Amino acid sequence: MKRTLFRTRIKFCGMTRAGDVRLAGELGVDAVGFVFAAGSPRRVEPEEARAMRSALAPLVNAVAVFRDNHGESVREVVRQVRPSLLQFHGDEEDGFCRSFGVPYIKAVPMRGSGALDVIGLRLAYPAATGFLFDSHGGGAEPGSGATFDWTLIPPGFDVPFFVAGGLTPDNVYAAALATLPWGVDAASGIESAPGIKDGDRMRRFVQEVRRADCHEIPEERADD
Ligand SMILES: O=C(O)c1ccccc1N[C@@H]1O[C@H](COP(=O)(O)O)[C@@H](O)[C@H]1O
Repeated sequence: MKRTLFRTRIKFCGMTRAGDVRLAGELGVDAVGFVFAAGSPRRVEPEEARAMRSALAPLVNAVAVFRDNHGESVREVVRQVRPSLLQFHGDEEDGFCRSFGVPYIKAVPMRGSGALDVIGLRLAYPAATGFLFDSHGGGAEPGSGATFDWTLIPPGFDVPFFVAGGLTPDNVYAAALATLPWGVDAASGIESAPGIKDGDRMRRFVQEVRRADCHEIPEERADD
């Protein structure tokens, strides 16, 4: 993907307060995520997410995040929250992910699974509009703030992908330059406590991504 004048997309995930949603929009974030996965400290009810959605600035996307939720629970979220993108973090298959009539991205566990089978991934999820490489797997939970070895992402991956897992204002610059992703996603790294976003960390995170966007990429990597 050509990198000239590239703007790395930013998603802030695990919103629980309308004020955080509002600030994310003011900072120029592309999307906010609402987590509906059981067991997450950031889990919200569809009604809560619907209420927070009204704090979204124009052109900021709402992403609904699931992990092995029942179809009926996904349908209820789609009905109430009207997300523009679904994010599946569990063992969901393509047929399930695509059945809600909303574009989706599939989270890929990057821990404990060895080398990434790029072709297998594309074949398994032909309808995915993108992938999200995260540090869950091998016993690690999503949203726990752990990082993974960014060199496991193969150069030249030709579908939009997000990098997630333990991204903070202090490491997102390095992550963006190491992986040249379509977007970056953070939950715990921009919080003062689970589900409680920290305004200063959010602001610094965005600044660091924009600093990476200004970095000149060597020509041999720019066409990746
Ligand atoms: O954030 C959660 O609690 C969560 C729970 C279940 C599935 C996904 C979840 N969030 C996603 O986890 C990654 C990484 O989060 P972190 O930055 O390491 O805290 C991110 O993609 C969130 O969208």
